[in-house]
Amino acid sequence: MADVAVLGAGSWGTTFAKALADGGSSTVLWARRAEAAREIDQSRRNTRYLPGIDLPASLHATADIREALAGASQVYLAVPSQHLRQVLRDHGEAIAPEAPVVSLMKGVEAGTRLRMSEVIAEELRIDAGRIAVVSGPNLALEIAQEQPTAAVVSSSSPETARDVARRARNDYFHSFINNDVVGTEFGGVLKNLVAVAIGIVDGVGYGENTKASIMTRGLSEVTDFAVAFGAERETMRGLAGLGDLIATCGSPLSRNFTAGRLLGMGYSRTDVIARMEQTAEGLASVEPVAQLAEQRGVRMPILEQVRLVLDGAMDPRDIAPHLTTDDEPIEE
Ligand SMILES: NC(=O)C1=CN([C@@H]2O[C@H](COP(=O)(O)OP(=O)(O)OC[C@H]3O[C@@H](n4cnc5c(N)ncnc54)[C@H](O)[C@@H]3O)[C@@H](O)[C@H]2O)C=CC1
Ligand SMILES: O=C(CO)COP(=O)(O)O
Repeated sequence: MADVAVLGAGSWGTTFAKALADGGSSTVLWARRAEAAREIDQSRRNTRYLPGIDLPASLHATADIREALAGASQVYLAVPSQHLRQVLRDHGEAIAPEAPVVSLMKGVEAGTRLRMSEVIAEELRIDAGRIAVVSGPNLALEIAQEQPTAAVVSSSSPETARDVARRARNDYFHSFINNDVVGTEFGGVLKNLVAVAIGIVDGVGYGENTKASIMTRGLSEVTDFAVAFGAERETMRGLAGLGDLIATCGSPLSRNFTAGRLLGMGYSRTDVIARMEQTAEGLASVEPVAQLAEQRGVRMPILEQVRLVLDGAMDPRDIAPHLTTDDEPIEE
């Protein structure tokens, strides 16, 4: 029986499981595919998602989710956001009654427009104080290579945030804490959308001025959105907001940036999805976030343009840090 369980053996689940194991926790990782579990367990590698990375001996992997969950005192979730609900519906009752449940994911559920912590609360019917989210500038491969990185653990319960942050740290990974779950979670979701926009302009061939303009206006847009839903403005200047925006928008390791780049090069949404081998959460979050913004009356010109490019209704060359229909100057 392991101390902690991680569900999802893609790039982030595997990396986070390694970080937990390197921090001293005996860790079990659930992989959906039996071959993946076997490779991790026996060869200490996950070649599909983390080529060249050696995994620690204290990390055990299994394709049996019930075995993974048995007795785990903390459960970390790292499956694609659109599939979380089904995983919890099928196996949630195997989670130990007091165990904190931690979302590592950065998406919004398409039909319901719910954040992952809300999906967890709804499916498991547990108190919000047992739920935490982790976010920050956390490109998986860099962390798997043990490059120094920080993240923030957020929970409405300070005790839960602390318990999780104590486990989720080691020599190369440091967890801060906060209690702004809405801001921390939306920071991770929304920077993906800005990263798609930055990828688009990169694919078109525009340079640093365009990217910096879109990143800066993007942060303002992300902040307005998150604050409209109850987030603290300060959170958006922290690791889960600005920090993650910088990392994701500036790195070819980002799948959202990569998806945007393909759109900028002229590929259609269908072609991009077909070419992506890993999860680019931003693509599925555009629509629900746009609907949430409309509901609250938040103006999101960059998101709106990403949506138009994805729908094939806008030439990627025309994407700009404002709406092209703005004729009067507006306040920065
Ligand atoms: N990779 C990264 O650098 C980071 C990713 N994240 C977030 O972590 C979450 C997971 O992403 P990654 O691990 O990067 O994705 P990935 O594409 O690398 O791996 C996804 C994993 O989920 C599994 N999976 C696919 N469909 C499933 C289903 N129906 N049920 C259960 N499992 C299924 C796949 O087999 C795979 O193991 C996303 O929300 C992402 O935004 C957060 C921080 C960093
Ligand atoms: O969330 C991430 C970095 O913090 C990973 O970004 P991508 O999902 O775009 O690869």
